[in-house]
Amino acid sequence: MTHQIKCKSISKVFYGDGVRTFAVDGVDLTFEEGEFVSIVGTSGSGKSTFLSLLGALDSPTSGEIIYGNESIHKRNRKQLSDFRFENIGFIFQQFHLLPTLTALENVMAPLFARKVSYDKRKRAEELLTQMGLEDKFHSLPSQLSGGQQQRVAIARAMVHEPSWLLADEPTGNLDTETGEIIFDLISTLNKEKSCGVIFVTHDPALAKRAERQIEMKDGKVTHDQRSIIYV
Ligand SMILES: Nc1ncnc2c1ncn2[C@@H]1O[C@H](COP(=O)(O)OP(=O)(O)OP(=O)(O)O)[C@@H](O)[C@H]1O
Repeated sequence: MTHQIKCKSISKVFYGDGVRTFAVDGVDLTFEEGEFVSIVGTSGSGKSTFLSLLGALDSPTSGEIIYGNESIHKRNRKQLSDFRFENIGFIFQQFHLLPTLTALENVMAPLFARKVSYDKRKRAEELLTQMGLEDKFHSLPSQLSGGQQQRVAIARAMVHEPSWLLADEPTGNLDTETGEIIFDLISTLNKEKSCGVIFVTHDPALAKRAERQIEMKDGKVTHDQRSIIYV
């Protein structure tokens, strides 16, 4: 199957305190396999909600998301979990590493109870090495800097070789220089592993470095632009 993601008129409505919020409001977009896309927008414009719909962490109130040729929201919980395992890697602003596990164990964690054809430990070691953490296999998250923790989180997101890496403010907790390093690592994964990337950022300079830039406002897409120069 192709790894295209097609959003057909998707909306996500939240109800609370008698108020209806259209967090995502009728978005029609197609992401082509292997694309590198940034999403910007003011706080509350729906970026995180949109990303969680794309990653099948949540389902739209209306509309549908089609991966390849298949609408994913017809799947049951187990099938959705398998779908995410096969296709999606997530990175968040707050790393979300398990504090009692070492870097290596954190990277191997998504493979727990999964049958795979490769050596899990070897795969995790290779990825941590690629992230420049070959001397940190046995460190706990508390013994690592923010940038190092995010690199562990990237290795964990990539361990099952997803076709899409979805990143919600991956550099938001890091200083500019460390943020650049993380961005470069993600960019390298996009090119070398042909893994599509969709990342949410508040940083306009980073957003501009993506191949395609999307801007959201009030749950709608207000700009969708492709760069001529891609660095
Ligand atoms: N679980 C929820 N219940 C109710 N409202 C929600 C929920 N999640 C998000 N919202 C609302 O939906 C809108 C979009 O939120 P979202 O977190 O997607 O925005 P965002 O662009 O990612 O914001 P930020 O840049 O601040 O992270 C906001 O008005 C928010 O208050």
